[in-house]
Amino acid sequence: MKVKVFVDGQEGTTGLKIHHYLSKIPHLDLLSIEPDKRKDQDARRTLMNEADLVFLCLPDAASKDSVSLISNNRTRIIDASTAFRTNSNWTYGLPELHGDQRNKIRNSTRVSVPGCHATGFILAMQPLVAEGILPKDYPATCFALTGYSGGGKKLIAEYESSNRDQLQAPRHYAFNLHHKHLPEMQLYSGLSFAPLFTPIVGNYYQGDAVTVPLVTRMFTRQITAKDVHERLASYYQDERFVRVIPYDSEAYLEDGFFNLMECNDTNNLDLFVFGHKDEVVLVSRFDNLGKGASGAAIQNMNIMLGFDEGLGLVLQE
Ligand SMILES: NC(=O)C1=CN([C@@H]2O[C@H](COP(=O)(O)OP(=O)(O)OC[C@H]3O[C@@H](n4cnc5c(N)ncnc54)[C@H](OP(=O)(O)O)[C@@H]3O)[C@@H](O)[C@H]2O)C=CC1
Ligand SMILES: CC(=O)N[C@@H](CCC(=O)OP(=O)(O)O)C(=O)O
Repeated sequence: MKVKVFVDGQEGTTGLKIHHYLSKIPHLDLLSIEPDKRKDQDARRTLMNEADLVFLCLPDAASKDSVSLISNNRTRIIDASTAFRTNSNWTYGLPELHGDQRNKIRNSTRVSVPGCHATGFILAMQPLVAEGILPKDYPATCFALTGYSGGGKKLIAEYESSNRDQLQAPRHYAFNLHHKHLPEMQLYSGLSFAPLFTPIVGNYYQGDAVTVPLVTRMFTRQITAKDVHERLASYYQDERFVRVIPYDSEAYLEDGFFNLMECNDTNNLDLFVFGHKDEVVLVSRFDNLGKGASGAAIQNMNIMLGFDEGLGLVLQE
Protein backbone atom coordinates (compact mmCIF):
# COMPACT_ATOMS: atom_id res chain seq x y z
CA MET A 1 0.00 0.00 0.00
CA LYS A 2 1.25 3.51 -0.80
CA VAL A 3 2.24 5.84 2.02
CA LYS A 4 -0.19 8.79 2.33
CA VAL A 5 1.64 12.10 2.55
CA PHE A 6 0.25 15.59 3.11
CA VAL A 7 2.13 18.90 2.88
CA ASP A 8 0.65 21.67 5.04
CA GLY A 9 1.93 24.96 3.58
CA GLN A 10 2.28 23.57 0.07
CA GLU A 11 2.13 27.02 -1.56
CA GLY A 12 5.12 28.34 0.36
CA THR A 13 8.78 28.32 -0.68
CA THR A 14 9.70 25.18 1.28
CA GLY A 15 6.38 23.43 0.66
CA LEU A 16 6.54 23.88 -3.11
CA LYS A 17 10.02 22.43 -3.25
CA ILE A 18 9.05 19.49 -1.05
CA HIS A 19 6.08 18.87 -3.36
CA HIS A 20 8.42 18.92 -6.32
CA TYR A 21 10.65 16.25 -4.75
CA LEU A 22 7.68 14.15 -3.61
CA SER A 23 6.24 14.12 -7.11
CA LYS A 24 9.32 12.12 -8.21
CA ILE A 25 8.84 9.36 -5.63
CA PRO A 26 6.68 6.49 -6.83
CA HIS A 27 5.69 4.88 -3.51
CA LEU A 28 3.63 7.81 -2.27
CA ASP A 29 0.01 8.84 -2.38
CA LEU A 30 0.18 12.64 -2.24
CA LEU A 31 -2.94 14.05 -0.53
CA SER A 32 -3.94 17.47 -1.75
CA ILE A 33 -6.06 20.25 -0.31
CA GLU A 34 -8.32 22.54 -2.32
CA PRO A 35 -6.46 25.87 -2.83
CA ASP A 36 -9.24 27.85 -1.08
CA LYS A 37 -9.15 25.44 1.92
CA ARG A 38 -5.40 25.81 2.59
CA LYS A 39 -6.02 27.63 5.85
CA ASP A 40 -9.28 25.91 6.79
CA GLN A 41 -8.77 24.05 10.07
CA ASP A 42 -11.37 21.36 9.43
CA ALA A 43 -10.04 20.52 5.98
CA ARG A 44 -6.49 20.39 7.30
CA ARG A 45 -7.50 18.30 10.33
CA THR A 46 -9.14 15.70 8.07
CA LEU A 47 -6.13 15.39 5.77
CA MET A 48 -3.61 15.34 8.59
CA ASN A 49 -5.37 12.51 10.34
CA GLU A 50 -5.73 10.61 7.08
CA ALA A 51 -2.04 10.95 6.25
CA ASP A 52 0.71 8.58 7.39
CA LEU A 53 3.22 11.42 7.16
CA VAL A 54 2.72 15.19 7.24
CA PHE A 55 5.23 17.88 6.28
CA LEU A 56 4.64 21.20 8.01
CA CYS A 57 6.01 24.12 5.98
CA LEU A 58 4.49 26.94 7.96
CA PRO A 59 5.45 29.79 10.26
CA ASP A 60 6.14 28.63 13.85
CA ALA A 61 2.73 29.53 15.32
CA ALA A 62 0.83 27.84 12.48
CA SER A 63 3.04 24.75 12.88
CA LYS A 64 2.15 24.46 16.54
CA ASP A 65 -1.52 24.81 15.63
CA SER A 66 -1.23 22.09 13.02
CA VAL A 67 0.41 19.65 15.39
CA SER A 68 -2.52 20.11 17.76
CA LEU A 69 -4.94 19.08 14.98
CA ILE A 70 -3.52 15.55 14.90
CA SER A 71 -5.56 13.29 17.13
CA ASN A 72 -4.15 9.84 16.35
CA ASN A 73 -0.89 8.03 17.22
CA ARG A 74 -0.13 6.99 13.67
CA THR A 75 0.50 10.20 11.71
CA ARG A 76 4.20 11.09 11.69
CA ILE A 77 5.33 14.71 11.32
CA ILE A 78 8.32 16.43 9.72
CA ASP A 79 8.25 20.09 10.70
CA ALA A 80 10.32 22.67 8.79
CA SER A 81 9.78 25.50 11.26
CA THR A 82 11.79 26.62 14.29
CA ALA A 83 9.00 25.64 16.69
CA PHE A 84 10.28 22.25 17.94
CA ARG A 85 13.98 22.11 17.11
CA THR A 86 15.17 22.11 20.70
CA ASN A 87 12.11 20.37 22.14
CA SER A 88 13.19 17.09 23.74
CA ASN A 89 10.02 15.32 22.57
CA TRP A 90 11.13 15.88 18.99
CA THR A 91 14.06 14.46 17.07
CA TYR A 92 16.46 16.86 15.40
CA GLY A 93 16.46 15.90 11.73
CA LEU A 94 20.20 16.02 11.08
CA PRO A 95 21.14 12.39 10.29
CA GLU A 96 24.86 13.18 10.03
CA LEU A 97 24.98 14.64 13.56
CA HIS A 98 26.43 11.51 15.15
CA GLY A 99 26.25 7.72 15.06
CA ASP A 100 22.84 7.38 16.67
CA GLN A 101 20.92 10.21 15.04
CA ARG A 102 19.78 8.28 11.97
CA ASN A 103 18.28 5.59 14.16
CA LYS A 104 16.51 8.17 16.28
CA ILE A 105 15.03 9.71 13.14
CA ARG A 106 14.06 6.30 11.76
CA ASN A 107 12.08 5.48 14.90
CA SER A 108 10.61 8.89 15.54
CA THR A 109 7.09 10.17 14.92
CA ARG A 110 8.11 13.84 15.37
CA VAL A 111 11.09 15.15 13.42
CA SER A 112 12.17 18.76 13.20
CA VAL A 113 14.15 19.95 10.16
CA PRO A 114 17.22 22.02 11.18
CA GLY A 115 17.50 25.72 10.30
CA CYS A 116 19.65 26.40 7.26
CA HIS A 117 22.43 28.39 8.96
CA ALA A 118 22.31 26.02 11.92
CA THR A 119 22.93 23.05 9.60
CA GLY A 120 26.12 24.65 8.27
CA PHE A 121 27.39 25.62 11.71
CA ILE A 122 26.60 22.37 13.52
CA LEU A 123 28.04 20.06 10.87
CA ALA A 124 31.30 22.04 10.92
CA MET A 125 31.60 22.32 14.71
CA GLN A 126 30.00 19.30 16.38
CA PRO A 127 32.72 16.75 15.56
CA LEU A 128 35.41 19.16 16.75
CA VAL A 129 33.68 19.74 20.08
CA ALA A 130 32.76 16.06 20.53
CA GLU A 131 36.32 14.95 19.90
CA GLY A 132 37.86 17.56 22.20
CA ILE A 133 39.62 19.47 19.42
CA LEU A 134 37.68 22.56 20.43
CA PRO A 135 36.98 23.27 24.09
CA LYS A 136 33.25 23.39 24.88
CA ASP A 137 33.58 26.98 26.08
CA TYR A 138 35.26 28.16 22.86
CA PRO A 139 33.83 31.65 22.08
CA ALA A 140 32.65 30.83 18.56
CA THR A 141 31.73 33.45 16.00
CA CYS A 142 30.06 32.81 12.70
CA PHE A 143 28.71 34.67 9.71
CA ALA A 144 26.61 33.39 6.84
CA LEU A 145 25.84 34.64 3.36
CA THR A 146 22.49 33.45 2.06
CA GLY A 147 20.16 33.90 -0.87
CA TYR A 148 16.90 35.76 -0.33
CA SER A 149 14.68 32.67 -0.72
CA GLY A 150 15.75 31.85 2.87
CA GLY A 151 13.33 34.55 4.01
CA GLY A 152 10.31 32.85 2.37
CA LYS A 153 7.62 34.43 0.19
CA LYS A 154 7.78 37.84 1.86
CA LEU A 155 11.49 38.41 1.29
CA ILE A 156 11.29 36.90 -2.20
CA ALA A 157 8.56 39.40 -3.07
CA GLU A 158 10.66 42.26 -1.68
CA TYR A 159 13.71 41.26 -3.73
CA GLU A 160 11.71 40.60 -6.87
CA SER A 161 9.72 43.83 -6.70
CA SER A 162 10.36 46.84 -8.86
CA ASN A 163 12.65 48.27 -6.16
CA ARG A 164 15.15 45.46 -6.69
CA ASP A 165 17.91 47.84 -7.80
CA GLN A 166 17.92 49.36 -4.33
CA LEU A 167 18.71 45.92 -2.88
CA GLN A 168 21.79 45.23 -4.94
CA ALA A 169 24.27 45.22 -2.08
CA PRO A 170 24.32 42.35 0.45
CA ARG A 171 22.56 43.24 3.72
CA HIS A 172 23.59 42.22 7.24
CA TYR A 173 20.77 41.48 9.66
CA ALA A 174 20.03 39.98 13.11
CA PHE A 175 22.15 42.64 14.85
CA ASN A 176 20.21 42.03 18.05
CA LEU A 177 22.40 38.89 18.24
CA HIS A 178 19.31 36.80 18.97
CA HIS A 179 18.92 35.03 15.65
CA LYS A 180 16.33 32.27 15.94
CA HIS A 181 18.88 29.55 15.10
CA LEU A 182 21.11 30.24 18.13
CA PRO A 183 19.47 27.74 20.52
CA GLU A 184 19.85 24.83 18.09
CA MET A 185 23.38 25.95 17.11
CA GLN A 186 24.45 25.79 20.74
CA LEU A 187 22.57 22.64 21.74
CA TYR A 188 23.62 20.40 18.85
CA SER A 189 27.18 21.68 18.41
CA GLY A 190 27.79 20.82 22.07
CA LEU A 191 29.18 24.28 22.87
CA SER A 192 28.51 25.82 26.27
CA PHE A 193 27.62 29.16 24.64
CA ALA A 194 25.79 30.09 21.47
CA PRO A 195 28.01 31.56 18.76
CA LEU A 196 28.05 35.25 18.01
CA PHE A 197 26.24 35.01 14.67
CA THR A 198 25.58 37.64 12.01
CA PRO A 199 23.93 36.53 8.76
CA ILE A 200 23.94 38.48 5.51
CA VAL A 201 21.33 38.22 2.76
CA GLY A 202 22.36 38.79 -0.86
CA ASN A 203 20.55 39.73 -4.05
CA TYR A 204 20.43 36.19 -5.46
CA TYR A 205 17.83 33.46 -5.01
CA GLN A 206 19.46 30.50 -3.29
CA GLY A 207 22.76 29.25 -1.84
CA ASP A 208 24.22 29.53 1.64
CA ALA A 209 27.79 29.68 2.94
CA VAL A 210 28.28 29.56 6.70
CA THR A 211 31.76 30.66 7.78
CA VAL A 212 33.33 29.93 11.17
CA PRO A 213 36.77 31.38 11.95
CA LEU A 214 38.77 29.54 14.62
CA VAL A 215 41.83 31.00 16.29
CA THR A 216 43.62 28.18 18.05
CA ARG A 217 46.82 29.87 19.17
CA MET A 218 45.70 30.25 22.80
CA PHE A 219 44.97 26.51 23.13
CA THR A 220 47.29 24.50 25.36
CA ARG A 221 47.56 21.81 22.66
CA GLN A 222 48.50 23.10 19.20
CA ILE A 223 45.71 22.52 16.70
CA THR A 224 46.40 23.20 13.04
CA ALA A 225 44.05 23.55 10.10
CA LYS A 226 45.32 20.19 8.88
CA ASP A 227 44.34 18.51 12.18
CA VAL A 228 40.87 20.01 11.89
CA HIS A 229 40.59 18.83 8.30
CA GLU A 230 41.66 15.29 9.20
CA ARG A 231 39.06 15.03 11.95
CA LEU A 232 36.23 16.31 9.78
CA ALA A 233 37.23 14.15 6.80
CA SER A 234 37.32 11.04 8.95
CA TYR A 235 34.06 11.93 10.75
CA TYR A 236 32.09 12.30 7.53
CA GLN A 237 33.88 9.75 5.35
CA ASP A 238 30.82 7.51 4.97
CA GLU A 239 28.28 10.29 4.55
CA ARG A 240 26.58 10.63 1.22
CA PHE A 241 25.57 14.27 1.42
CA VAL A 242 28.36 15.82 3.51
CA ARG A 243 31.58 16.13 1.51
CA VAL A 244 34.75 17.33 3.16
CA ILE A 245 36.68 19.02 0.37
CA PRO A 246 40.38 18.04 0.16
CA TYR A 247 42.68 20.06 2.39
CA ASP A 248 44.23 22.03 -0.42
CA SER A 249 40.85 23.70 -0.84
CA GLU A 250 42.21 26.78 -2.57
CA ALA A 251 42.27 24.69 -5.73
CA TYR A 252 38.47 24.63 -5.47
CA LEU A 253 38.21 28.42 -5.58
CA GLU A 254 37.60 30.31 -8.78
CA ASP A 255 40.51 32.74 -9.22
CA GLY A 256 40.66 32.91 -5.43
CA PHE A 257 36.92 33.51 -5.05
CA PHE A 258 34.41 31.20 -3.40
CA ASN A 259 31.35 30.10 -5.40
CA LEU A 260 28.60 29.57 -2.88
CA MET A 261 26.06 28.41 -5.47
CA GLU A 262 27.91 25.22 -6.32
CA CYS A 263 25.60 22.98 -4.23
CA ASN A 264 22.37 24.53 -5.47
CA ASP A 265 19.60 22.11 -6.44
CA THR A 266 21.28 19.30 -4.55
CA ASN A 267 21.11 17.97 -1.01
CA ASN A 268 24.89 18.21 -0.69
CA LEU A 269 26.82 20.16 1.89
CA ASP A 270 30.49 20.84 1.14
CA LEU A 271 32.77 21.47 4.08
CA PHE A 272 35.97 23.46 3.46
CA VAL A 273 38.89 23.91 5.83
CA PHE A 274 41.22 26.80 5.06
CA GLY A 275 44.10 28.10 7.17
CA HIS A 276 47.46 27.04 8.54
CA LYS A 277 49.15 26.64 11.91
CA ASP A 278 46.88 28.34 14.38
CA GLU A 279 44.25 30.06 12.26
CA VAL A 280 41.46 28.05 10.68
CA VAL A 281 38.46 29.04 8.60
CA LEU A 282 35.62 26.53 8.19
CA VAL A 283 33.07 27.11 5.44
CA SER A 284 29.92 25.04 4.89
CA ARG A 285 28.39 25.45 1.47
CA PHE A 286 24.91 24.19 0.65
CA ASP A 287 21.55 25.13 -0.85
CA ASN A 288 19.38 26.84 1.76
CA LEU A 289 16.40 25.26 -0.03
CA GLY A 290 18.17 21.87 -0.31
CA LYS A 291 20.13 20.57 2.67
CA GLY A 292 19.00 23.77 4.43
CA ALA A 293 15.27 22.98 4.19
CA SER A 294 13.34 20.90 1.63
CA GLY A 295 16.15 18.51 0.70
CA ALA A 296 16.77 17.79 4.37
CA ALA A 297 13.05 17.24 4.91
CA ILE A 298 12.94 14.64 2.11
CA GLN A 299 16.13 12.95 3.37
CA ASN A 300 14.42 12.61 6.78
CA MET A 301 11.29 11.19 5.19
CA ASN A 302 13.34 8.62 3.31
CA ILE A 303 14.99 7.51 6.56
CA MET A 304 11.68 7.39 8.44
CA LEU A 305 9.98 5.34 5.74
CA GLY A 306 12.92 3.01 5.15
CA PHE A 307 13.46 4.27 1.60
CA ASP A 308 16.84 4.84 -0.01
CA GLU A 309 18.12 7.98 1.74
CA GLY A 310 18.60 9.95 -1.45
CA LEU A 311 15.35 8.96 -3.13
CA GLY A 312 13.86 11.84 -5.09
CA LEU A 313 16.80 14.13 -4.36
CA VAL A 314 17.86 14.57 -7.96
CA LEU A 315 21.03 16.49 -8.68
CA GLN A 316 19.55 18.88 -11.18
CA GLU A 317 15.99 20.04 -11.74
N1 LIG B 1 12.91 29.31 2.99
C1 LIG B 1 13.88 28.62 3.59
O1 LIG B 1 15.04 28.56 3.09
C2 LIG B 1 13.63 27.91 4.85
C3 LIG B 1 12.43 27.94 5.54
N2 LIG B 1 12.25 27.20 6.70
C4 LIG B 1 11.03 27.22 7.51
O2 LIG B 1 9.97 26.58 6.80
C5 LIG B 1 8.75 27.18 7.16
C6 LIG B 1 8.12 27.70 5.88
O3 LIG B 1 9.00 28.70 5.35
P1 LIG B 1 8.90 29.24 3.88
O4 LIG B 1 8.42 28.17 3.00
O5 LIG B 1 10.17 29.91 3.59
O6 LIG B 1 7.76 30.33 4.10
P2 LIG B 1 6.77 30.96 3.03
O7 LIG B 1 6.35 32.26 3.62
O8 LIG B 1 7.36 30.94 1.68
O9 LIG B 1 5.53 29.96 3.06
C7 LIG B 1 4.74 29.74 4.20
C8 LIG B 1 3.41 29.18 3.75
O10 LIG B 1 2.61 28.96 4.90
C9 LIG B 1 1.31 29.44 4.62
N3 LIG B 1 0.65 29.78 5.88
C10 LIG B 1 0.93 30.82 6.70
N4 LIG B 1 0.12 30.78 7.77
C11 LIG B 1 -0.69 29.71 7.61
C12 LIG B 1 -1.72 29.14 8.36
N5 LIG B 1 -2.10 29.68 9.52
N6 LIG B 1 -2.33 28.03 7.90
C13 LIG B 1 -1.95 27.45 6.74
N7 LIG B 1 -0.98 27.95 5.96
C14 LIG B 1 -0.35 29.06 6.40
C15 LIG B 1 1.54 30.65 3.74
O11 LIG B 1 0.35 30.95 3.05
P3 LIG B 1 0.28 32.12 1.95
O12 LIG B 1 0.81 31.50 0.69
O13 LIG B 1 -1.16 32.44 1.89
O14 LIG B 1 1.14 33.23 2.46
C16 LIG B 1 2.66 30.15 2.84
O15 LIG B 1 2.17 29.46 1.71
C17 LIG B 1 9.05 28.34 8.12
O16 LIG B 1 8.84 27.91 9.43
C18 LIG B 1 10.52 28.61 7.88
O17 LIG B 1 11.08 29.13 9.04
C19 LIG B 1 13.24 26.36 7.10
C20 LIG B 1 14.46 26.31 6.48
C21 LIG B 1 14.76 27.16 5.35
C1 LIG C 1 17.36 35.14 4.48
C2 LIG C 1 16.67 34.73 5.75
O1 LIG C 1 15.92 35.48 6.34
N1 LIG C 1 16.91 33.52 6.22
C3 LIG C 1 16.33 33.00 7.44
C4 LIG C 1 16.72 31.58 7.70
C5 LIG C 1 16.02 30.56 6.92
C6 LIG C 1 15.96 29.23 7.64
O2 LIG C 1 16.77 28.42 7.90
O3 LIG C 1 14.92 28.98 8.14
P1 LIG C 1 14.15 28.73 9.45
O4 LIG C 1 14.95 28.82 10.66
O5 LIG C 1 13.13 29.75 9.35
O6 LIG C 1 13.63 27.40 9.38
C7 LIG C 1 16.84 33.79 8.63
O7 LIG C 1 18.04 34.06 8.70
O8 LIG C 1 16.05 33.98 9.54
